[in-house]
Amino acid sequence: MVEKIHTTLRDSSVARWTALILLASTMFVAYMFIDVLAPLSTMLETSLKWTPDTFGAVAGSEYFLNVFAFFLIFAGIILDRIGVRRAALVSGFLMVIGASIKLYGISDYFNAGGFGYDFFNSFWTGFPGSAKVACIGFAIFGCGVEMAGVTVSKGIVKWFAGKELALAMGLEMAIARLGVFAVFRLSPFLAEKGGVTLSVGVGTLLLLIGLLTFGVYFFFDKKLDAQTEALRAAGDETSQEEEFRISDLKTIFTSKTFMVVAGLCVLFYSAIFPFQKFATGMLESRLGMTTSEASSLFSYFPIGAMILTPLLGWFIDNKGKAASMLMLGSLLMIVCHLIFALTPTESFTFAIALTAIIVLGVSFSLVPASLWPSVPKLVDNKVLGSAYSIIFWIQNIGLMLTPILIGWALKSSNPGIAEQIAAGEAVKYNYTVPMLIFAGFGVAALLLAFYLKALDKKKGFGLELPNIVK
Ligand SMILES: C[C@H](N)C(=O)N[C@@H](CCCCN)C(=O)O
Repeated sequence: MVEKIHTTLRDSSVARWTALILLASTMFVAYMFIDVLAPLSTMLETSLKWTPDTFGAVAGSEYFLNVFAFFLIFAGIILDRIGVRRAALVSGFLMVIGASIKLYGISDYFNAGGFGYDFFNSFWTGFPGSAKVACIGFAIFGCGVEMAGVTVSKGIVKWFAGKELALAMGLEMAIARLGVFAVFRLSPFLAEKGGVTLSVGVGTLLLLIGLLTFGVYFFFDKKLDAQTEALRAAGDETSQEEEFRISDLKTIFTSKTFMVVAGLCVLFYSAIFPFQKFATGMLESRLGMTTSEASSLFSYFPIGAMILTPLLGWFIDNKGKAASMLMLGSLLMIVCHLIFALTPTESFTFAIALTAIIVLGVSFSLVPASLWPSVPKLVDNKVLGSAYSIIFWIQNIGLMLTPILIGWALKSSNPGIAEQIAAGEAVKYNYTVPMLIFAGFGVAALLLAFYLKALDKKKGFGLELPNIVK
């Protein structure tokens, strides 16, 4: 007699949390790579002649293909069609390929006249060849990392829906934040020992390990699907998963509440991730610190977020209040950016900077912990991959344009400074205008958060309700 299966790996907490750790470990190294150059803006300006606008353009290039080639939209459709495990492998490969190209662009070999050097320096000469190659690599890496983000989100919903969903998402983000903390510590240290190439080289190697981790996850996911299929065949699984159709995407684009969440997401994240790229330079300038000191100080930002995000996830699973948390998170972000922008130099002490960084970390826990687990409440599971990818796509537009805007604003509000730095003078940029722009994004996010709460009250999506089904 064939034994009938009544449970799946999903019902084993050890298997569930192991799947989460596997997915999150790859995101840990991916987030390290995203910010591997962030603490090195000053070093890149002297070694590779990357001015703030060049640095901002390289930072923004991560999102270029996602936005203009609509890669993220395709990534979501591919994910909904081929499933989590295969999409994870595709994204892992893309990350490794992109990172290797970026490494080549900043390498000593390329910059000493290696393959492609003459070509990449023969056009648009105001933008260094090294930065052009780095942009190409980072854009391909960006396709991989964003596809991985969407895939991991859908993977977590697959394992944790109706269980500890927000806690699991919070933990995944916490592990990713630990990657940011690690890179802000490690990257300047490695760069001092072996130059920028060593930092990016180590980051690329870690991504290869991340790809292997996705490989291990593949087998977990395969087993779960086989068990779920067997349950369906035996009639134990009531919710037959419907086939995904492209026309289903219309339901996402026409949902007002979904679009408000996407708007809030782009505004909030535009004031966080691009800020991360400029924060070390801002702290160096405002506190007269070295790159290494400023980078260490800023590393407390992801640490605060790392500790709080899973706790808030637990709270949302059990008590709810996601919409209110989005409002509070946006408000705290405005306060912090205004402190960076407007505190007079004599009052802007180490303690003030550290407090603002920690409070910004709290804001960076409140919004992600409540935003991402709310998405499954707004759309059907069969379009969930596409829904996440559409939010990411809209968010990526902001993440791509904001560093360019901030790099330009920094250069324009500090006429002559780039030239003085290039001439070896010890002058600093003034970051007031860029920080006011970040605060402005926060104000717009807060307004949308108020609107979202009102919409939820009217339409009853249950954003304020707990996730755990008792
Ligand atoms: C940058 C990326 N598109 C993003 O939004 N990352 C989020 C995490 C989203 C996935 C959560 N499972 C972040 O807060 O890092």
